Amino acid sequence: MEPIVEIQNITKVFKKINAVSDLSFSIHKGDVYGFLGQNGAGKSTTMRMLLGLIFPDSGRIIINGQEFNNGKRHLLRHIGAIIERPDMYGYLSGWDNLKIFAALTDRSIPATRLHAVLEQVGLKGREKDKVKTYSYGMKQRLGIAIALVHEPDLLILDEPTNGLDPQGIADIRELIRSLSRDHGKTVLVSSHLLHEIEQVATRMLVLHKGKKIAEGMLSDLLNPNEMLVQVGVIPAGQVQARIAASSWQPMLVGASADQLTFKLHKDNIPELNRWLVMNGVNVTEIRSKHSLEDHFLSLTNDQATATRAI
Ligand SMILES: Nc1ncnc2c1ncn2[C@@H]1O[C@H](COP(=O)(O)OP(=O)(O)OP(=O)(O)O)[C@@H](O)[C@H]1O
Repeated sequence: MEPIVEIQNITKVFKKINAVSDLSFSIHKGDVYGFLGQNGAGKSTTMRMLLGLIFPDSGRIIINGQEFNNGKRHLLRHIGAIIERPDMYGYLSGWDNLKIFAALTDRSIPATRLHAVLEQVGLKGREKDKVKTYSYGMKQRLGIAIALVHEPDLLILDEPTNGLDPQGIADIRELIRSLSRDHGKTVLVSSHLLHEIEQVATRMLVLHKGKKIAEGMLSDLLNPNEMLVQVGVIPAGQVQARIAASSWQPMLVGASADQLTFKLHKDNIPELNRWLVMNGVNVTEIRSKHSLEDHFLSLTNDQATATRAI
């Protein structure tokens, strides 16, 4: 199946900053594509290129099989986005705001569509209220309704949970899931928090200093063979000497006064525990983490180290 968006080797340089370097990826129908990267990684720059707000210095962007450039702005009708904070008229109702933005699109959008999209974002019943009375989360949902009103093939959300309270974050997360699950939407969502991406995405791309450092199905990137195991020990000092002389040494990735950290397969945890106890170590706790956060951090750190080494 042809991807909705295909990015081929795009590069964007601002003065001397390589905001995006030789980046390629594809988004297919039904994907919730997570775009993960620390601040300044190049996420917004890539999204802005996808929206024709800026153009790449080199490389190609293909939308629904056609190369996108300044002369092909009509291709943008396939995309809906919230990139910066959506500007709305606070003294008008949610309904009127939606109507105004719908009128700005290149097609005539019937009232039934406005109702449907308000329903999709969970604002039905509140559409007559003035936007200035909306919570920040509701404004964000209205922004998503505006982005969806012309029925785009791809919805782009740049850090949609930024600045929301925990309930607002949970609501947006659930909204993204429901847009995908119940309404078959394809979504590109960015975040600097792996935790956020982890909860909504089906595929993920990790961007670091403008470069792709990982891409794939979330389940593959999770790397189940590598658990980070933190062992509380008393005292840690002598233990380290014993570990150094044992087969556990290559798996030891960190040590402090009262904690040792190993990277190993889950199945090895009981064996490690037995070995520590048999060697007279007082184990106070064992915690294993499977969070993609560590994986993400190790990816970005490895990359940073690799870059420094060059
Ligand atoms: N218009 C611009 N002029 C100069 N430099 C820019 C411009 N836009 C972005 N940059 C630089 O390009 C790099 C990538 O920025 P970008 O905004 O794409 O990152 P990001 O991953 O979206 O991070 P953030 O979440 O902080 O926005 C940064 O170093 C940024 O300072």
